[in-house]
Amino acid sequence: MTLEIKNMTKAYGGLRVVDDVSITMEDNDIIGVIGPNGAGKSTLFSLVTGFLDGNSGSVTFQGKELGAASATVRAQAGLVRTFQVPREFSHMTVRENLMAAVPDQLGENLLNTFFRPGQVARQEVESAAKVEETIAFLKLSAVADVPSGSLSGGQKKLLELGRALMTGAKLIMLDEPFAGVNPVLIGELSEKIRELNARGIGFLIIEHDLGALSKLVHKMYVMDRGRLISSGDPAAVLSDPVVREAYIGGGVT
Ligand SMILES: Nc1ncnc2c1ncn2[C@@H]1O[C@H](COP(=O)(O)OP(=O)(O)OP(=O)(O)O)[C@@H](O)[C@H]1O
Repeated sequence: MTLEIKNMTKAYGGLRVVDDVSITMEDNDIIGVIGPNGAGKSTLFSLVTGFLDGNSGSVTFQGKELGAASATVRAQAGLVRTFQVPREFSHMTVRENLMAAVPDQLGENLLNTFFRPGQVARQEVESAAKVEETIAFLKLSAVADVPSGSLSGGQKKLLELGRALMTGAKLIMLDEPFAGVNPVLIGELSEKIRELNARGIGFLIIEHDLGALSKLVHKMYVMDRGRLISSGDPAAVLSDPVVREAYIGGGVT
C-alpha cells in the first residue's frame, strides 16, 4: 500500500477541522478529495505532508509510519505536495525554478566542490538534463527563460507539477491544480497526470472542478466539516444524496 492515513484529527480550539479521517491509496492510484469550502481538505494535505502536526492519527507511506518526520524528510521519501497558490520563486525563470527544486545538490556544499569536483559536475549535468526533459515533457520550452511570475495560471500549475517531479516524487498531492486554469490547459494537465501515473507516480488531488476531476480519478473521497462523508467511484459519489446535501449546505466555489 502506498499511503495509509489513519484516524487523522486536527483541532483548533474546540473545532475539529479534520475529524478522524482515514484514506488508503494503493500503488498507482489517482484519488480525488472533494468537499465544500472549509471542509478541511487543505489541512488534511498539510497533516499528511508534515507541514502541520495532528492531534492524533498516523500516516504510513510505503510501509513506514512517518511519525513526527518533517516535511523535508517526507519529501525525501517521495511524498510531495503542491499548494493552492503556487509557491514558485517568481523572479526566477522556469528553468531556474526547476533546477532549484532538485534535492541535495552536492555543489551547494562548498567543500564538495573542492574535494569531490567530479561528482559535483556529474550531478549538475544529470540535473540539467532532467530539467530539460521536464521542460519538454510539460511543453514549457517557449517560456523556459521567462520569469515564472509572468506565467499564466495554467503554466504556473504546470511548473508546480514540474517542481514536484524534479524532487523525484513517488506520490504527488495536488491542491486545486485546475483553479484559475483555462479549459485547454486543464485537459493538458490531466493528460500529463495520466502519463506520469502510467510511469508509476500516484496522485492525491483536491479539486473543486468536479467534472474534470471525475474524468481523471479512480476514486473520490468527500469531506464535509472535517469528516469523511462518502467515498467510492466518482459517478456514484457525485450522485450520493449526502454529498449533494453537503454542497448545497456549504456552497462550493
Ligand atoms: N490555523 C488555523 N487556525 C484556525 N482555524 C483554521 C486554521 N487553518 C484552517 N482553519 C480552519 O479549518 C477549516 C478547514 O480549512 P481548510 O483550508 O483545510 O479547508 P478546505 O477544505 O481546504 O477549504 P477550501 O476548499 O476553501 O480550500 C476552515 O474552517 C478554516 O477556517
